[in-house]
Amino acid sequence: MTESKILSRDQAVALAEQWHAEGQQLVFTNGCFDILHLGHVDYLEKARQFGDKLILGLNTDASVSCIKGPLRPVVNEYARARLMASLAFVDAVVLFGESTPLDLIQALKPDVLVKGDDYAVSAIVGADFVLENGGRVQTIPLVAGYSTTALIGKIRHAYPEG
Ligand SMILES: Nc1ncnc2c1ncn2[C@@H]1O[C@H](COP(=O)(O)OP(=O)(O)OP(=O)(O)O)[C@@H](O)[C@H]1O
Ligand SMILES: O=P(O)(O)O[C@@H]1O[C@H]([C@H](O)CO)[C@@H](O)[C@H](O)[C@@H]1O
Repeated sequence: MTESKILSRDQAVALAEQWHAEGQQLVFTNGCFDILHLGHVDYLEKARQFGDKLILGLNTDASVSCIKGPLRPVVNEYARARLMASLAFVDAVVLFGESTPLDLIQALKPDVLVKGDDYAVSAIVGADFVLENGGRVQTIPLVAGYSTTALIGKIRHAYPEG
């Protein structure tokens, strides 16, 4: 069951240490992933190619609400975690409740930190830490026309009565 990919922070740290001991390159990325869309899938599949294993940090519901507003997320954290874990190129999913994944990144010590190129490298949380530890920071071009916000807008337009 892909649900087994959903790990606690301690489990993920232990797995990262095991993978590093095996000489495997660990890729990390993070996000809210509220209403999964093509842009998410495209960038995650590409992110995985930067190393051997991909750990995904997923914002908890409380964290998403803090970042994206009280009406978000529309998909709860368990459902979002299960959806992300179902992707073959995602090797582990870890929920984090902070406003940023910095503590998680410092605990996992990834070799490659990835975000979509809606973020400048200088604005990517954890970039300094990963670079100072000899790792790389990669951004991946967005798939034009896809965002959760845009999807919500389309749904609201199609069903104005809500
Ligand atoms: N169209 C896209 N193509 C590729 N990557 C994307 C795209 N949209 C978002 N991402 C990436 O997916 C990750 C999660 O982003 P997020 O969950 O905020 O998606 P979003 O669609 O931008 O959501 P929202 O509209 O709520 O901000 C981030 O690393 C972001 O760079
Ligand atoms: O889904 P989002 O909004 O792309 O994810 C956020 O990314 C932030 C990013 O890592 C900042 O560099 C992060 O701080 C925030 O917690 C969300 O994961």
